[in-house]
Amino acid sequence: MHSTMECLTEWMTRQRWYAGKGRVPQLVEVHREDWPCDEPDASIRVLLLRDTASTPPSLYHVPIVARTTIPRGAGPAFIGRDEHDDYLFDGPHDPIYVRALLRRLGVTRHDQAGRVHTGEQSNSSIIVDGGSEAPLVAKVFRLVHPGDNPDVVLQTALTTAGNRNVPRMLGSVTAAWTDPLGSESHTDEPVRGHLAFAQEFVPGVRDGWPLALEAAREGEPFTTDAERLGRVTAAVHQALAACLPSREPTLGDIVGFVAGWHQRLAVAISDVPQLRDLRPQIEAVYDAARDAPWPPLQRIHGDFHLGQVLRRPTGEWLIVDFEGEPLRPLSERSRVDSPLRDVAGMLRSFDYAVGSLRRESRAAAGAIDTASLDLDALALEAERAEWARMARAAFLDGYIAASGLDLRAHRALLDAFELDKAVYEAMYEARNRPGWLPIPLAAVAYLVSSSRAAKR
Ligand SMILES: Nc1ncnc2c1ncn2[C@@H]1O[C@H](COP(=O)(O)OP(=O)(O)O)[C@@H](O)[C@H]1O
Ligand SMILES: O=P(O)(O)O[C@H]1O[C@H](CO)[C@@H](O[C@H]2O[C@H](CO)[C@@H](O)[C@H](O)[C@H]2O)[C@H](O)[C@H]1O
Repeated sequence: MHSTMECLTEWMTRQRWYAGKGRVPQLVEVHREDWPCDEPDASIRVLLLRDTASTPPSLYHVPIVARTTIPRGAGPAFIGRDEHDDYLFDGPHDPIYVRALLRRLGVTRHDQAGRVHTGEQSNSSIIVDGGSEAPLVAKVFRLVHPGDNPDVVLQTALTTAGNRNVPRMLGSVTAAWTDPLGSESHTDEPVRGHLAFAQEFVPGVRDGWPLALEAAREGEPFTTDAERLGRVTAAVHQALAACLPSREPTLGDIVGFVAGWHQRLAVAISDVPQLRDLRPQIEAVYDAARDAPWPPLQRIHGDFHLGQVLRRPTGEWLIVDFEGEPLRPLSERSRVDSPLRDVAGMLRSFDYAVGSLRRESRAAAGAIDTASLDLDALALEAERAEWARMARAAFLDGYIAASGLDLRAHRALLDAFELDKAVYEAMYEARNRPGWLPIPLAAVAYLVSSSRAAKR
């Protein structure tokens, strides 16, 4: 038997959404809500826990259900047994919490049985799709921040504008808490932030990432899909520019972006020392972008890649997860930004698809570098590189056709955004999946190479 905090500490280290991989969380309760519960022998506690083991400290949203007995089939959701002899369960897996959450979201439906999405996720999504009512998915944010979450703000704005390229937003839940030591708040006043939202669940869709991997592995072109994706991206950018703030960048904005890239590079170098040797070349690409033409700024997706797009059985693309990059502070993710950041993100993703296949096939062949590959393996790698080049070109063609923005005239700027994304990815991989680090590192090396520079 342990204290609630001891149980949660041990359990959190094993959760996919715990961002402090390899560290033991140091948890402090910042906020607690006891939600009304429809079973007498159970209670629902919605906790906000600050993890001081990470720098800056992170704030986790941890809804739990405490029960006096263990219900049948509760295994995967079990957290531990606390000092009061209560059994603790992970809220999203527990039907009592799901019913309470739906009430808070203002969703009325008879069939409230949920199942937790099993994919690799930074948050926890509960799919409610039994019975004859329209299916929905409730996304429970795990890392919370003071202020509105862009995932809710942008998808609500697009739903209100009648846009059909995102699932329809149904409602959201916020909490108010006081956290004077919080890295983002620094105030004794209560702050408010989003805990969860619900949106239409679209059945039968497939994630862009496995779709692209499958095509690249089979040597099937992805150009039709990529071109459509470019068009949808442009349509969503246009819709966001029409319903949320948008403006021409000032010189101050541009100087700020360039400074942000330099700053991010400095942080990345401390995580990924291999970037140090390329620093002068990377910085030259950043500085050149300062003098390039910049399109208007607007709200954007912010972490756009193939894992954030879903293909309907009809072939149409949907876009989800407008939260922005998890490693950036919320204040930065909530500002107007350049649509080229999203375009660059998706370009990187096509490169990632072939990079991950290269990783897979080299591991299978026991090869560590190009020199140790046979001719067939080299030919396959070249074919896949061509697959990515064509997908990237088709995506740009679709975007240009639908937006009228000639991205090829913004090559220098697009390269700077792509480089910044690859630097971010290097940092992300070093922290989360070190085996994947060669993928963004190869991209950084290519983007600063003289052959690439000649194309700008
Ligand atoms: N509205 C939806 N309809 C169908 N599937 C969805 C929907 N929203 C999310 N998904 C599925 O859940 C996955 C994770 O959703 P996402 O919003 O990216 O969560 P996270 O922020 O945790 O990564 C998506 O890749 C997709 O497979
Ligand atoms: O989906 P998240 O919001 O959690 O985004 C983070 O994780 C992504 C990986 O899951 C990471 O994306 C990188 O890997 C993808 C393949 O797994 C690839 O398609 C992307 O292009 C690449 O950036 C993302 O950067 C990170 O923020």
